[in-house]
Amino acid sequence: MSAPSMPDTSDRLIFAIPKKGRLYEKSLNLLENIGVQFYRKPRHDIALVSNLPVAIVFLPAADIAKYVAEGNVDLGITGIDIIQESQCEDRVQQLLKVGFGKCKLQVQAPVASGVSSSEELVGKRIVTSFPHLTAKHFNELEKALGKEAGSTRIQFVSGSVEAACGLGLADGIVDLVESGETMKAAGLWAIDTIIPTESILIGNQKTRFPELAEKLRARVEGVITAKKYVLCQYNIHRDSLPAAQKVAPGRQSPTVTSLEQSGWVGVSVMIERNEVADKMDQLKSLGATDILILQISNCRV
Ligand SMILES: Nc1ncnc2c1ncn2[C@@H]1O[C@H](COP(=O)(O)OP(=O)(O)OP(=O)(O)O)[C@@H](O)[C@H]1O
Ligand SMILES: O=P(O)(O)OC[C@H]1O[C@H](OP(=O)(O)OP(=O)(O)O)[C@H](O)[C@@H]1O
Repeated sequence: MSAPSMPDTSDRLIFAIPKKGRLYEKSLNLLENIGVQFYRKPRHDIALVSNLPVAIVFLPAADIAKYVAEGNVDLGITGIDIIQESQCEDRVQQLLKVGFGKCKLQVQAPVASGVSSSEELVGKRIVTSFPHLTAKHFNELEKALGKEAGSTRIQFVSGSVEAACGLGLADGIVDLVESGETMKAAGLWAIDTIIPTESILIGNQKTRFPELAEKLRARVEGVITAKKYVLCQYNIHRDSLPAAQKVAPGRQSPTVTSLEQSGWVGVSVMIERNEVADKMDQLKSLGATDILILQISNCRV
């Protein structure tokens, strides 16, 4: 019996997404929304896309920036925190924020310790999954405080960082915080922010498939824009159009069509979803009528 062979990916753009964790489901959802179709066999970390010359690889989120930087992978979804921790900022193209994975990398200390600033942890023990960013943060503080503050001991752990203080391993930790629930449950509080982070589509500049990479980037951009905007349609007297255009200028400019009723125009314009109620109030007060909000399911901008 012959051994199972790896799928042939030689003529395919390689697109990496996190194989588990917080970003996994959201990345899968994004791929579905950009029309990338594939079947992943159980326990396989590579899946061939059936409708595009693309292979999806499932990798640990923490490794994706390195793979893209080295050129083994053409496109990937990962966190800004990981790009910086892997020191890949200059070796990957940061193409587009994808709208999820928002959190902060924070210095945390036990509430009971009373420690309330990073400076108080200089010279002490810190546990983290982000040793590079943590060392950079504390090195800067050590320089500012001088030699007598001592050197901070930074120890790497790959997960459950929040347990380190309770177990007596650390005086403080550096970890990601979103809702703050994990930190609170471990009796910790945030005393400093190292960086805010979110998920991002990254690419290798020397990809063999620049056109396909751009096509996928544009599709992702379309999905993100569709989520961010709605289409607003309304009727207004032509005299009030300049004021209405100031309220809702659109991404480029509104589409204006003449109505049968003399002096009136119909306007169609994209507005940000989170501004809808406010913009509708303002348009109404300018005399607009029949104001409709329509969802955009996808777009190219
Ligand atoms: N609570 C969170 N809220 C939002 N984004 C997060 C959160 N935790 C992690 N992330 C983002 O997801 C990335 C991967 O983190 P996640 O905890 O899912 O890793 P993982 O692959 O499951 O690894 P681990 O084995 O450490 O759990 C992080 O680098 C960060 O960009
Ligand atoms: O502020 P919160 O909303 O509680 O989120 C923060 C937690 O999320 C991340 O871990 P995750 O739960 O992904 O798993 P991990 O501990 O295995 O990395 C992070 O490492 C924190 O533990």
